[in-house]
Amino acid sequence: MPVTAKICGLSTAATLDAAIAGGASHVGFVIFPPSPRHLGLDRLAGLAARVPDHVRKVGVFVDPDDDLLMASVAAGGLDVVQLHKTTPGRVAHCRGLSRAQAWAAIAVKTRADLDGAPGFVGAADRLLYDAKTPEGAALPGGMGVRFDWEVLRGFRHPLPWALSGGLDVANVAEAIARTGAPLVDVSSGVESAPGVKDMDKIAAFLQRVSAS
Ligand SMILES: O=C(O)c1ccccc1N[C@@H]1O[C@H](COP(=O)(O)O)[C@@H](O)[C@H]1O
Repeated sequence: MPVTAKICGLSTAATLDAAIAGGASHVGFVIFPPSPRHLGLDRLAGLAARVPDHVRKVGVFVDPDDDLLMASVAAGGLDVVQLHKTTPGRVAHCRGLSRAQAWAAIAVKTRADLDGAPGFVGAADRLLYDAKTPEGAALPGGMGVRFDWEVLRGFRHPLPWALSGGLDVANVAEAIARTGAPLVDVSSGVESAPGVKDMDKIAAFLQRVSAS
């Protein structure tokens, strides 16, 4: 199976179009005000309208309340809700409410951080292994932090999964080769500054993934 890629944290039409033209299977929109990539509902709707049906639209949330989740799913026609810092019970609730696919982000630093993964069976459609950001960090993701991919070696994934955290054009081929990731997810690795996506970096990243 070819490896697929999600380009996350898109906030302009030009960079969104670059991700689509480059072959991204998923595009991500962050709905979390502390993030430099945060989109309000109007901008979310405008960008989402540009996305063709064969590309999945992912909304990225940090333990959202029901009103924000539902308003965002409606505005963006979201196919997937990616949920950070959210319990299995809340993930199941969000999936039922939104009728979108639900991805549960698991913050990983050590092998023990995978212990909670089986708890998402029946609640989530996919697990996203993302690097744990430093204690007290403003964001639980999108900071270019990488984890030791060896912690995934031999792990029996209880659900479909994806890899994220500190990926970029220089390391994504190795990440895929070492982990067998079926889907990779990148945000800051295709930026020139926090929140500023770079079209050339997006194209190069997607080319490297498709060659893997
Ligand atoms: O990108 C953000 O601002 C963000 C905010 C809140 C939660 C998650 C966020 N991003 C996600 O983080 C990972 C990895 O990002 P990076 O490549 O290390 O910068 C990715 O899944 C984004 O969806």
